[in-house]
Amino acid sequence: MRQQLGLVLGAARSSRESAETNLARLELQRRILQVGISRAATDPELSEALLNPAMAGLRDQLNEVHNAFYRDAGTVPAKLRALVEEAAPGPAGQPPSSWLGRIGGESLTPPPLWRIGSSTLDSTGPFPVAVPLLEESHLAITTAPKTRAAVEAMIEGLLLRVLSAMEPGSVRVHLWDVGQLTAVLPNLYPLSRTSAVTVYDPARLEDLLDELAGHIRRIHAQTMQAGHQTLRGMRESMGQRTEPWRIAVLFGNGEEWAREPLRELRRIAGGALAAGISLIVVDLPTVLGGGVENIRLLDERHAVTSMTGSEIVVDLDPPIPATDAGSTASRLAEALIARQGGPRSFADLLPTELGQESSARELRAPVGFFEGDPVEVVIGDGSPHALIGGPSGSGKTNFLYALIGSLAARYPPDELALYLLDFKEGVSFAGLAPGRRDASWLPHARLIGVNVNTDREFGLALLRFLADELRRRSAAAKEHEVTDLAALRQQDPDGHWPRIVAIIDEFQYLFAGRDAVTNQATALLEDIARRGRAQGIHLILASQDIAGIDAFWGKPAVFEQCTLRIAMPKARRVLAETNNAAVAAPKWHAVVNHDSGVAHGNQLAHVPDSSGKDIFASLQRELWERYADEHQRPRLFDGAHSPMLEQVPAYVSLTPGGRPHALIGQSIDVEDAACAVELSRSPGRNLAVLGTAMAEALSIMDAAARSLGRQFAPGDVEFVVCCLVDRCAPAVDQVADGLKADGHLIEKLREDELTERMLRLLEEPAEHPRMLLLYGVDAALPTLEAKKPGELKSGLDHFRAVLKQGPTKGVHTLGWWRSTARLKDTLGFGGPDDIGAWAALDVQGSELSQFAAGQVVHWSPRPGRALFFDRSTHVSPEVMIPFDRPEH
Ligand SMILES: Nc1ncnc2c1ncn2[C@@H]1O[C@H](COP(=O)(O)OP(=O)(O)OP(=O)(O)O)[C@@H](O)[C@H]1O
Repeated sequence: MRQQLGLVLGAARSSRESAETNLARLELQRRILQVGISRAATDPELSEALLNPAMAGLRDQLNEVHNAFYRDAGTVPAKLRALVEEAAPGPAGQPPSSWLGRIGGESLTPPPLWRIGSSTLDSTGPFPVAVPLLEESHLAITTAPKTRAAVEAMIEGLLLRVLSAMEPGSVRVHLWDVGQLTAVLPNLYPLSRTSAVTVYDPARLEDLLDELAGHIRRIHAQTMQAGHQTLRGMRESMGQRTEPWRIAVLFGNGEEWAREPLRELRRIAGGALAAGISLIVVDLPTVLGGGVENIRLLDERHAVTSMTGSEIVVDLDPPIPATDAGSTASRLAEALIARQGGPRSFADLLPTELGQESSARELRAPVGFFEGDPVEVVIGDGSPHALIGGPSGSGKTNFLYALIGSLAARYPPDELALYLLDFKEGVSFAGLAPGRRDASWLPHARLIGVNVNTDREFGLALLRFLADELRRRSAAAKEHEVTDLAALRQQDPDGHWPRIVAIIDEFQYLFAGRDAVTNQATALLEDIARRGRAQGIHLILASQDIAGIDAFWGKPAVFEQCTLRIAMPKARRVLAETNNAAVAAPKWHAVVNHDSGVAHGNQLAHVPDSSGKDIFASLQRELWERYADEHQRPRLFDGAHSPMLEQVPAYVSLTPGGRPHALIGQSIDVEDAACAVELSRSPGRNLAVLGTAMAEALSIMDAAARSLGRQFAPGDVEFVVCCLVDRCAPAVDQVADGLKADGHLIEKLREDELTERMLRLLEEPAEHPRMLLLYGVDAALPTLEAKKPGELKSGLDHFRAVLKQGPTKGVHTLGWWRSTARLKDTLGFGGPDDIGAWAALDVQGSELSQFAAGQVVHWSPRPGRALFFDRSTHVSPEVMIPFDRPEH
């Protein structure tokens, strides 16, 4: 056993000794490598250690590795030269003399490397040293004493290389220096009057960081939406550049930043490269994320870099002479300004070919330009509704024209339907409907409402129409088991599902009173704003800023859904509270923001003149010629003009036969419809016109009589006419004569004949209906009330019987009472049931509730409007427009 143990211990000891020798060899090897093989030969301590027999052969072994490496190293500079030549072509790697003053062309892929200097390994000659930039990597530079000028020259050289290699405008440089206000890279100054170079105030670091963070967020959202991870990926797959590259240069002073900006900078560094943004930081003692190369200056001409390793010293390229750099910057600035061209016109917003786009996913159209590049408005899932604000004269209407034109030129009317409403007094959208001077109209427009300032009900009608359409679309989507418009269109390719855009200018009028209209408008708007996104129904609400925003008090749902904000110059509160972009926006510009007005979404755009004489009209004519045949003309509702009875379709289409109904006015609705009272043989089918407004009262009576006349063949109806207001006699005679000329039976009554006639009306048998047209019934009451001696019943009693029993026997009363009290007196104890329909003029709402089943009636009389209620069809009264009578 002892022997066995001895053997084992001996083996262990010798294993340990050999491991220790090995360790000693490796340690010596490490020390030699640390000082370098050639230097080790002269180091007495290391030389002696090598003499140790345990280290025998180590020197040869190392020499062999060293020689093998340097045999290969001979080829490295050549390989590097080839690599840099390929990865840093033209201005990216060539000497400045070959490219200074040259203007770069269009490129989708920037060079990955940019030259800063050269180095040498040994006698095999120098090789170029280049660093990655733009979307490849950030740069962190550390100065040594007295090397600040060298660093500036190096960065200036890099930036000039980038700006000269790339297309003018495709790279934006942001400069910030903690210590200097103006003289950051002064040779680049000529470029600072363009968007290519922006210098930031040292105290406003946050502005720069906010701006960069905003770009990253916006670009990230865009690329993700398009299904890409990086801007480069999106650019390469689209074959088109949508964003410039950005380089932010931050000069620090070696001191740590405060916690908050530092954290923000680190966050930016993490996401910047994917968004095409790279940082160059100087003397900032922090570690950035996202891929960084380091350059540490040793002295004015030398540096070490993380690209080459700490052993290799880089000789920095000599600075570009200030005069050359300055003149190059000037030439680049001129090229950029030339490329951006002068101010763009409306024609530049239009595509080369009209009507080529599909609205299945979204609507997208440029509305203006920023430094030559188009700025688009997107109406779709991300930004379903828009809010536009700006003081009077700031160009809102012009912007709307630019938007309408740009959309209409891209999407055919089957893809886009427009509903346009302007609450302002004026004719802003009237030109889109056929007019006297220009017969053309915009084929995309389905409805155009102008001068609706007093007709809030028309706004309500539009919202009701949109809400109904919303329901129709939801139902269709449910039936096809899909959830949104894009999917519905896929499932139902033959259906007609255009995107609907409703533009309401001065929309705050909808909320102008504390009344039922405001309440209903609020509820409908909220519904449309919430659910319109999925069904392709979009709202564009415009207003003079404050008024519009104040209108949203208590209705945050609508406001929040308007994620697309457009602020005209000096607009307040349209953008987020801390976003002041609109204040600084120049004339004829707009801030377009798809991010609910948060600063990072700002896109400034110059909006071309789109509403000037003939500018929009020529596009409209072209669209009209192309599409008008297959599309109906838009309905024009003009609140300042009452329609004429002879021109309304409801009147024109009347023919004898059917159930007679009296047309009494124009309905305030999206459809071109008339208000009608059906005069069937059922109790209560009489009409009362109430109020002293003579013109309107005559209009209603006139329309009722004439429209009824058209529904009977000659001899099939009798009109019994009695006018008790002298001033109206000529108008009444005219109606009576007209009816007579059409072959109808007319009986004219004098006041003293009324009692007698009332008595006979119900007694005598009649083959045909009789219409009693009574003008100013109130004036006849004293006569009617008088009883002849010996008679039990007065004329009024007979009249009441006519009102009660007449309709079932074909005798209908159409009467004008100048006050509600007189109508009440006429009806007596019988109550209001015998007046089935009424139209009130200058009568207060409170007086009318007794005739509307006791409900509260909101009605403030206004000229040219009447309140109409028909017990058999209405839940509550509706406002209508009495027709225009020619003599008025
Ligand atoms: N981009 C533009 N270029 C040239 N002229 C413009 C531009 N925008 C607006 N204008 C002109 O300025 C005037 C006022 O513009 P616009 O009617 O669009 O303003 P608004 O904000 O709608 O004003 P309001 O609310 O009072 O109607 C118009 O005469 C219009 O032609």
